[in-house]
Amino acid sequence: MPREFVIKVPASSANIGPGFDVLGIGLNLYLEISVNIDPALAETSKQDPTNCILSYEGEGADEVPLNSEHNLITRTALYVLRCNGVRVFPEGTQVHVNNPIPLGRGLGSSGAAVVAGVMLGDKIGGFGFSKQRMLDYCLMIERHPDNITAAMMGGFVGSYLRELSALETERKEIPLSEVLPEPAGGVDTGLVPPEPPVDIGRHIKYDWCKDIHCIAIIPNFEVSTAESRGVLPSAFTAKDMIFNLQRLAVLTTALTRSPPDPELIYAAMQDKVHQPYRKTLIPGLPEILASVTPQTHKGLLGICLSGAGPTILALATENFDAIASEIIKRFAKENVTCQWKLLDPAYEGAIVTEK
Ligand SMILES: Nc1ncnc2c1ncn2[C@@H]1O[C@H](COP(=O)(O)OP(=O)(O)O)[C@@H](O)[C@H]1O
Ligand SMILES: N[C@@H](CCOP(=O)(O)O)C(=O)O
Repeated sequence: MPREFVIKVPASSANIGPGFDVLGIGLNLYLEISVNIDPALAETSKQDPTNCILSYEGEGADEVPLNSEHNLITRTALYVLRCNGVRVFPEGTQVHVNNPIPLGRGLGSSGAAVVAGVMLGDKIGGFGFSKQRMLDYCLMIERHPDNITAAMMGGFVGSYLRELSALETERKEIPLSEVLPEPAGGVDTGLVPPEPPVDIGRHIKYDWCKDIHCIAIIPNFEVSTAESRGVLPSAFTAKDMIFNLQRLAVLTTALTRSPPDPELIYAAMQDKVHQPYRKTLIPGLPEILASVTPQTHKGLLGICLSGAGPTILALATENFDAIASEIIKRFAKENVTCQWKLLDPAYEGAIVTEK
């Protein structure tokens, strides 16, 4: 009997100013993977080393590998399957990816791919994991919980990683790196990787004031998250940490209040932990972040780097076109062209639908 299902995973914006590696918002731009398992396709699927025929459209179509041992989505699914004693996809597996999330722009494309891969592995293996358990698998691959949690759970979330015991830390068959390095989970060594520790990531979903919309201004160049983490210092001053913690405490509630308070939110979205260091990778970043304020642009609530950049996230209640145009104009001075999108939180997070 053929089986068909669709997995939808939202993009995300992580950090939201002072919440480096803590805050994230799932956004209503969805990575969609359509899965068809049809025994009639068994012979064709044998052309792939793990029986998975991959096709792809959308962002990244010219660079994403279609070999299931190399593609981030299917490699992640194989990791989940192999942890649970299943070596390959069922014969006749077809996966079509439709991805509108630009790669390497700070909108959580890799987080969405990892979440989709874990859900694919769970569904194919019929393990019936809860979202909380699936987060554990995701967090063995991408170690900052902000994007992953927002993509999996949806909405506006705060999260932390539980400190692992020495024994648990040893269970890192999949290297605890930014994005699964190749070949990682893909190449079949015949070994069964250990299952991840339980409850690695904990989160809380905040309310969100529905008057607040998310403007994403997306430059036409990529910054890999790994590179963007590489420019950060390994230690921070107490002054800078306190600066961020004070704002973080205010921001999470300020974004739930209706009507939102522009002065409070604008100041609470300032950051001294990651943005100042990332300006080396994003031309004109300090000027761009200072280019719109609640005084210059009615409706503007706050502005920050989205994830590891280079996308800029502006939160606003109105005047979206003017706010985006101003930021695009500033990028143009640096010879950078941009597209922009008006997005809203994806309140539900990742979902699987049977067809
Ligand atoms: N839909 C996808 N399918 C396969 N690989 C993907 C997909 N989306 C992202 N990736 C992988 O993740 C990388 C981008 O990850 P990253 O540098 O963390 O940027 P982002 O901020 O977009 O998450 C891509 O270069 C690609 O290797
Ligand atoms: N907290 C991380 C978030 C990375 O987000 P991405 O969307 O750029 O993958 C960081 O800032 O490094």
